[in-house]
Amino acid sequence: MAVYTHVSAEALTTFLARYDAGTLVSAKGIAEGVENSNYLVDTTTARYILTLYEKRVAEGDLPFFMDLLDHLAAHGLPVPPAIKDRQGATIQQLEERPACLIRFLSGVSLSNPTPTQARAAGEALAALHAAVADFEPQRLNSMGVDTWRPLYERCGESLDRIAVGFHADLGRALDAVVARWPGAGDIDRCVIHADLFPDNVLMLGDTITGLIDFYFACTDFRLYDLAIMHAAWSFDASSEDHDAAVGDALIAGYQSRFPFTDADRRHFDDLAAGACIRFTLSRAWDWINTPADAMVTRKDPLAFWRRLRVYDPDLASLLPTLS
Ligand SMILES: Nc1ncnc2c1ncn2[C@@H]1O[C@H](COP(=O)(O)OP(=O)(O)OP(=O)(O)O)[C@@H](O)[C@H]1O
Ligand SMILES: N[C@@H](CCO)C(=O)O
Repeated sequence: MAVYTHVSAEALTTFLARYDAGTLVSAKGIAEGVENSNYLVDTTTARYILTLYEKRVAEGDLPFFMDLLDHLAAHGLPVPPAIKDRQGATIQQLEERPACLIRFLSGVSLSNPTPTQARAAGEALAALHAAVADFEPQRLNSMGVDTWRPLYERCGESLDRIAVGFHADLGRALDAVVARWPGAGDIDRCVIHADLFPDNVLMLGDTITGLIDFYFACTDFRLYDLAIMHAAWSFDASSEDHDAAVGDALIAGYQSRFPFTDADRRHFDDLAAGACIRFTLSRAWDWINTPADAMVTRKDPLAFWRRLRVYDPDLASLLPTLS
């Protein structure tokens, strides 16, 4: 359960008094998520999400994220802007953490999306990329390709606590994937979501009602966003089997607005392999370092590691922990 920081009823009552948002009725920690502390807050007038930003979100980046959400909402995307207090501020301090009160969006996130739902999600990603064409702020990818080797080094030999031989194999895979990474001018760049997993897309039936969790949004390859989604969406949540129909539908939805160029086609699998490395590494780091008293369910680093087999079959035959 992702509640790293506990919020007292007294502190929350004082916090809410800054807003025209009613008075506190209830607040419950939200089980999903691993990055930030999230509460579902009901007041006498409405329901909100309260987010307290934890380790991976730098306070200095919050204005970028909030401006992006406002921009996307103004372009008709179903994203939840932060609520402004009576002074017009969205970013506050609560329990010594940066915190925002965020509009609650209805909908549920799916564990096993259908091809129809994946197609809608691909279209939504394309709408997001179209909407940022006139968004000027930029943000460096704090989990970008240049950060993977240092993160791997920081995990070190502890990686072998996750699987025997994992340290050596992940190091070799990292070298192979980084060597094939596209150069700066090879494919388009723009502001991307960078973490649009099924749990960050809210749906009612086949309709998308919310795109949430923009706290990794950054400037990077446009197609990397789709590759991240492909690696996150097109594998069965329990069996981990690759579901090509879901992956194809996702790509088809995206291509309805951004057809692949030849360069896109050439680089797609390499970008998806990079996504596997990025999420294997961040999950491995969390696995090794999550404090024992945190109310958080750690995510399996090996799930994304195994997905690498689909995007780079040659590596699968070389690395014992992948075969
Ligand atoms: N605006 C919103 N409206 C409705 N529910 C929301 C909203 N924001 C967050 N949630 C709920 O809270 C959960 C956790 O939020 P979020 O994904 O932002 O957390 P996180 O810790 O940053 O997660 P992640 O591990 O995906 O990075 C979501 O899965 C969703 O159920
Ligand atoms: N969506 C990520 C968490 C954010 O880095 C994961 O499932 O590992």
